[in-house]
Amino acid sequence: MASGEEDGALEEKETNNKKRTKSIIATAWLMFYNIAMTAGWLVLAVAMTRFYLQKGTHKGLYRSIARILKFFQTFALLEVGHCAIGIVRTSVIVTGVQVCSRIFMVWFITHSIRQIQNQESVILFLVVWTVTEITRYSFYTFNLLNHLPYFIKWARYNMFIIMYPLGVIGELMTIYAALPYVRKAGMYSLRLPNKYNVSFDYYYFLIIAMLSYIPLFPQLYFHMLRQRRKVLHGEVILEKDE
Ligand SMILES: CCCCCCCCCCCCC[C@@H](O)CC(=O)SCCNC(=O)CCNC(=O)[C@H](O)C(C)(C)COP(=O)(O)OP(=O)(O)OC[C@H]1O[C@@H](n2cnc3c(N)ncnc32)[C@H](O)[C@@H]1OP(=O)(O)O
Repeated sequence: MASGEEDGALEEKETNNKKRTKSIIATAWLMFYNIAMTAGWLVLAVAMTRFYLQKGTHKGLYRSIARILKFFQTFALLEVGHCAIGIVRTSVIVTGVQVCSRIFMVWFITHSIRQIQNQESVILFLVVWTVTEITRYSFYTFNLLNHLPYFIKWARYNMFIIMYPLGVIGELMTIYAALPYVRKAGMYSLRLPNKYNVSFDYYYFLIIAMLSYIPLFPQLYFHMLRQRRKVLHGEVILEKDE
């Protein structure tokens, strides 16, 4: 009996050690990830400001920062993985929708349709994303260090109230501006007859994507409002998928 108890205690100790090692590795990775992302978005902010100050116009700005933007926004796909493996306490669905819609904007709209790259709406969402991400990743970094300045916490959970709708306006206006070019070029579309016997019209897909903001965006926005109440006002909130 005594040996059984000893075995049990030993097993528990081993499990705890494994958990601790796992959590040290996870924290170290998240530190690296958040610092890299803060730096990446800061580089973008500096590049955009320099471009505008030097050229005095937003025309050509997207092209000048496109590579950095594509790299760091695509890197953010890892965030879905972080939630899936449980190293951050966030919903995979909420994060997945947020990250995938951004990837879609970057690769399948702005990168693919050159004619819209100089639209003011592109600059709008770029500026909004940049300010938001610098705040968000520095929030996570300082939070992990247990030295979170209040103004970063305040900015993380207040700025989105304005920034989120502004970002959505920029994104929707950009997709809308892309529609005529997509229709004219028939891009990413598959017409019948073809050997797969399938038809796909990217133009209509984009209209559906725009409409899907109506049910999806409020969910992201209310999620952030709940996070805000929890973090700034200490309210205990039970998420549906928790
Ligand atoms: C393929 C076709 C596509 C069709 C289109 C579909 C359209 C759908 C609509 C989508 C609209 C999106 C519009 C958007 O792109 C516009 C903008 O973004 S504009 C800019 C304003 N945006 C924001 O403010 C973004 C707000 N959103 C977010 O912050 C996150 O993305 C979100 C996942 C929504 C919420 O974040 P989260 O749930 O993680 O909340 P918290 O930040 O409070 O974190 C919760 C806990 O997790 C810890 N955590 C999370 N990540 C990390 C990390 N990287 N490192 C360390 N820790 C992390 C965090 O600390 C919290 O932990 P704890 O509770 O213990 O404190």
